[in-house]
Amino acid sequence: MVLCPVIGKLLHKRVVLASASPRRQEILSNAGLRFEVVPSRFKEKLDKASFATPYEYAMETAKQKALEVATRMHQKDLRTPDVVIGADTIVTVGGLILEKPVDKQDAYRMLSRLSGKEHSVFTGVAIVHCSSNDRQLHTRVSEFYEETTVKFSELSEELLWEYIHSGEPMDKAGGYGIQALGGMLVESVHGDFLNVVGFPLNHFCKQLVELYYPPRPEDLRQPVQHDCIPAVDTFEDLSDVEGGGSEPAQRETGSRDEKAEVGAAGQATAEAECHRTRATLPPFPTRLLELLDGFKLSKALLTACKLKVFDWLKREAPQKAPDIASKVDASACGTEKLLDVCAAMGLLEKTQQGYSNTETANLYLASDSEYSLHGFMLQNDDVIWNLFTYLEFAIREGRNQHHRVLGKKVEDLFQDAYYRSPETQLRFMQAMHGVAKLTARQVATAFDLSRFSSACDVGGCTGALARELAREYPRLQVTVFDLPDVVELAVHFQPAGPQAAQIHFAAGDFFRDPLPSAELYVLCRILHNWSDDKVHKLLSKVAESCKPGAGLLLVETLLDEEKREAQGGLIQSLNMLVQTEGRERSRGEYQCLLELHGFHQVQVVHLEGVLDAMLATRVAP
Ligand SMILES: Cc1cn([C@H]2C[C@H](O)[C@@H](COP(=O)(O)OP(=O)(O)OP(=O)(O)O)O2)c(=O)[nH]c1=O
Repeated sequence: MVLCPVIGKLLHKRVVLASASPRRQEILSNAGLRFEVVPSRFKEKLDKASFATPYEYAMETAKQKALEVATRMHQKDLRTPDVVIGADTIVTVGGLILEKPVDKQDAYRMLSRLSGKEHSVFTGVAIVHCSSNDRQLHTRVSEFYEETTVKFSELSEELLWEYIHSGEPMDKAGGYGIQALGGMLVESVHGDFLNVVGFPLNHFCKQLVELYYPPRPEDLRQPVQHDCIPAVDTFEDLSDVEGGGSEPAQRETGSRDEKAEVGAAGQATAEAECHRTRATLPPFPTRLLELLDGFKLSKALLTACKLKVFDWLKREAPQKAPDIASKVDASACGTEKLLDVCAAMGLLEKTQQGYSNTETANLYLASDSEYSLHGFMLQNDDVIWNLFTYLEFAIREGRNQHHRVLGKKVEDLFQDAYYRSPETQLRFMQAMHGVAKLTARQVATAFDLSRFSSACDVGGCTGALARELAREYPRLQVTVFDLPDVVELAVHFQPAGPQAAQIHFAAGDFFRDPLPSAELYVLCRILHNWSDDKVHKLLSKVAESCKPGAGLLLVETLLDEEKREAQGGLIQSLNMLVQTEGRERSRGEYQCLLELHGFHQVQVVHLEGVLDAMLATRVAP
């Protein structure tokens, strides 16, 4: 869109900014707008769950803020403003909407959630044109939103608290101000910076262009884009419009003659109709439909991995659908549809010459890549997918569903299900290896472990984490303790390298056999597999093996105490129900478990993705 001078169109109008935000006032006055400030009294308490998307929530809040001011001003002084501007800024991360923190703890929760991650900042804006007829207030609302993505660096506890104590987070969405001290936390910004600060000036000007510059006749044939704008103009002075005058342009798709015929009565009916539609039509459930489609997208991804589409395209690209179809032994029409969906999901690039892998596909989906998640994808396709088809039974019975998938009793989760044959065991180990490699570096560097000279990674599987620990701490000797069958196959996963001499494998069952002695015990994604009874059993074995001063490094996905925020963790907990005997737990629950077994001084670091690392020290009994 071509930007035209628009701020001048508002100069002769009574413009009101319905906001107490000093940032919004500054942005708009810097842009040359003249306005009065009347902060809105609308309480930001709309039910978030009733909105399909976060931006609809922000737009509705912005609209309500502006309408409250328009109504109040109309009632109070009977001099109705011409235009009222309302705005609302929110931060969203992992499906959660963050507004202004209520206290320091709340700010801490928000900022630690944003640490090391990308989030979105949405500002919803409502421009309410007001007119008064027979002492009745008439409003016409034009609304839009803008999204900016912001990536935070990993923040240390110390920096978090220093920033919180500065007081800056308290009146800002998400608990930070990018324009001031909070700028230190930000690694990158994608989109309009001013949008983050509270007002998307560029989009606002574009919106004014749409409102104040009449569309050309060919544009009039386009469908109306904003359902909030009435089909018939309610502004008194229409004569200016065609000359690009100071009144907003009409938005109807009909011709001028048709409009003239509508007349005043017709206008009133159309307006009433529009208000009725707005009041009765619920928001379109976009998010809901996206959720519904989620399983189809997952299955498309898993199928493309299973067919090794990304391997073929890593070897040679671009390739056309029929060529790939013949290589993966599939139909040309089916393959083309699958490839198109992969391209739409951002996993492939599609050009005239054919399809190519994106960087993500090369890095993670090709089976021979260093950080390949191909094994994990196969495990999801072959095992977890089937288990989830019995989700209803899992919920009803409160237990995993291996017995239904396998058609036999499963007493020992690993021996009877995951390791029931060399093939299923290898696939499970490949899956775990891929996931462990992805997170091992973060786990190994989450704390300073240099005081320990020996470590035992309990249930350490292929030794992926052991290798990162050995790389980070060259004087550390690491024992990987796992079932004999696992230790036997683990040799297939050992790359040559200087760390090999620091890593040893020991075979045993951590519920039955004595644990190798060590100064540091590691339990990485182990406890979430087990019931509370078995967790107590394992922790008491670890505690017995520890001398005072020994460490326990626990890595799990921590849920928030109320179990309503960490969406990734909650879905993981459901996953644990369907697959294992365990569940995800909150920080408080783990802290109790650790303290009960003599581990204190618990420190927690949130890692990128869904994992958290906890380090605790064994105290004398
Ligand atoms: C993310 C972010 C938000 N903010 C501010 C912009 C908004 O003022 C505030 C979000 O809260 P809002 O509820 O959108 O606005 P407000 O309460 O400050 O003002 P009013 O309700 O009267 O319109 O957060 C920053 O200043 N910098 C930032 O980096």
